[in-house]
Amino acid sequence: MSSGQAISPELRQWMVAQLAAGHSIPALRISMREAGWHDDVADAALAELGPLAPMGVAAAPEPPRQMPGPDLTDSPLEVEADGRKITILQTMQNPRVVVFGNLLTDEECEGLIAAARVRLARSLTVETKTGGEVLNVDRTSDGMFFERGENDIVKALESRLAALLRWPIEYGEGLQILRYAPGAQYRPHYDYFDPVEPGTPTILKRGGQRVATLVMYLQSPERGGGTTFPDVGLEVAPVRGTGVFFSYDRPHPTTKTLHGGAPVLAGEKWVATKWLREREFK
Ligand SMILES: O=C(O)CCC(=O)C(=O)O
Ligand SMILES: [Fe+2]
Repeated sequence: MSSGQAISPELRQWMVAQLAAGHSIPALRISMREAGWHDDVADAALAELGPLAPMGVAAAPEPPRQMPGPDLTDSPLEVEADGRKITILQTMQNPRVVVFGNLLTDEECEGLIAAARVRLARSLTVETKTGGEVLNVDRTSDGMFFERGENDIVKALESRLAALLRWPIEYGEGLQILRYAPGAQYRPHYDYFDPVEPGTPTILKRGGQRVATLVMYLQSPERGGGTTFPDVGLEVAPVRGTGVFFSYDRPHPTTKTLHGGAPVLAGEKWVATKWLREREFK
């Protein structure tokens, strides 16, 4: 029976994922309570979901969706974005990976590092269990975020990336900057928010899922620090001014987008990460 109260698509997706994973309805209610949903909202949502048989729902195919990415029709060696010629160094279909050269000027890399350096703190990551931010033991770099359009370099870069990846600026998160000292690394992880975690519906209210990542290298270390994709044995060298793009059309390991920042062995590695959401990230 419907309560008349609409469930958001994200909450529905999360609930369906929970049930498909074999969690019971009482367990779901407890998770929702812990994530801050009031019991009456939780009950209404559960009632609305009522007619769906978990197994049948899990088997339903996902509709195809439009994804960010460069236009590589006819295999160009370079793509122009905002008047800048960006080179295509490497591509992979599954996972979808594109390595770009000539993405940023040395001045842009240095300018971003200088502006970020004074604001660094031990990196926080979005905690899907609670929807808050926590220190992540898997990531030993330091980091900060620039607001979208915060300064001229960020503005120019965001405009270039929107043209290159054919995705609106407004669908992008603020630019994240990370500094890896010798020994620092980012263990393999997925960038999408795990649909099974109770904090995920809260996170998805703002812009929906992440669907793509662009990691841009602002400073090369002397050794180590590549971006690794363990499922396919790929390692991208962290060369200043270049970047690695990868996309994931569903929040699932079958996208093979497990990736990490290998330990820096010598020198310092700096990256800027741009995450793209399904919708406007306000
Ligand atoms: O530093 C890297 O190579 C990877 C960074 C990364 O995975 C991220 O920022 O989500
Ligand atoms: Fe990542």
